[in-house]
Amino acid sequence: MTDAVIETRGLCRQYGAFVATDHVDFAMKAGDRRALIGPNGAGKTTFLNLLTGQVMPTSGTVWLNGEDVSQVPMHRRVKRGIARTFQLNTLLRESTVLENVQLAVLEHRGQGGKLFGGARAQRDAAESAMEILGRLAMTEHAGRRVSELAYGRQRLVEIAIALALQPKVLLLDEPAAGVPPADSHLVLDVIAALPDAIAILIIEHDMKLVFRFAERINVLVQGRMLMEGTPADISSDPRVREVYLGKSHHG
Ligand SMILES: Nc1ncnc2c1ncn2[C@@H]1O[C@H](COP(=O)(O)OP(=O)(O)OP(=O)(O)O)[C@@H](O)[C@H]1O
Repeated sequence: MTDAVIETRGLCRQYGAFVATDHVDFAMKAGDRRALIGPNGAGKTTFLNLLTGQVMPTSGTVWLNGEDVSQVPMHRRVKRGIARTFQLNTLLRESTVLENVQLAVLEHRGQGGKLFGGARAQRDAAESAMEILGRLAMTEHAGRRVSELAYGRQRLVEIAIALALQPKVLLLDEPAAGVPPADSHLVLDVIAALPDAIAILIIEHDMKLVFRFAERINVLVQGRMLMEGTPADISSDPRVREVYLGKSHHG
């Protein structure tokens, strides 16, 4: 047994002859603040999809809280504590921030269909939603329509919806994409300050944000995990400089 909340062993994914994920060993513990970096096409999104179950492995295993979930479909992995946000917008833009998060809480509790009944369930869900919004410094925006918010705050609503699933592992694919540079570090700071019990993995191209957020960084190149280390290890490693920072970085 390890104390990893999520772990992969020898994880592989091929598309025909093309190897998108190549024998990846990876582990995160509760409270980790981790970034996954690598050049375009390195296989970062594929790796995230393998963790969530959107993509199934060709070989190798995925472990969630010590259980082999390699063949478990995505919706059941969510129930076991893994959540992610998407780069596409899944928000109800003309509803309020609170309504969006409340709905996610209700759905997670299996009460999503009871929109006009269950006043108590509604109230409880609203309380939970407000608590989540508080963690994201969004309390004062709860009553605003999503469409009225600055883009950075809309990204935080997506994260609030993921938090409604009460994850132990939170996966974020470019959480600050599209956010004006002046605000992007604020988005990452709010994410970093989420409760310690949650392990957080981000894919991020902007190295300034990566170095600000992550305690450890994994570098993926051509489907393989080239190295894992602290920001200092990564920035001083000649292989990383050559394959990633030097040539293909597009952040
Ligand atoms: N369904 C698929 N069928 C065939 N090839 C695929 C499929 N999904 C991904 N790939 C290939 O796997 C490789 C890795 O893609 P992936 O999107 O995971 O990389 P990435 O590191 O996230 O890239 P980026 O930084 O550009 O988003 C790419 O060459 C891609 O074309």
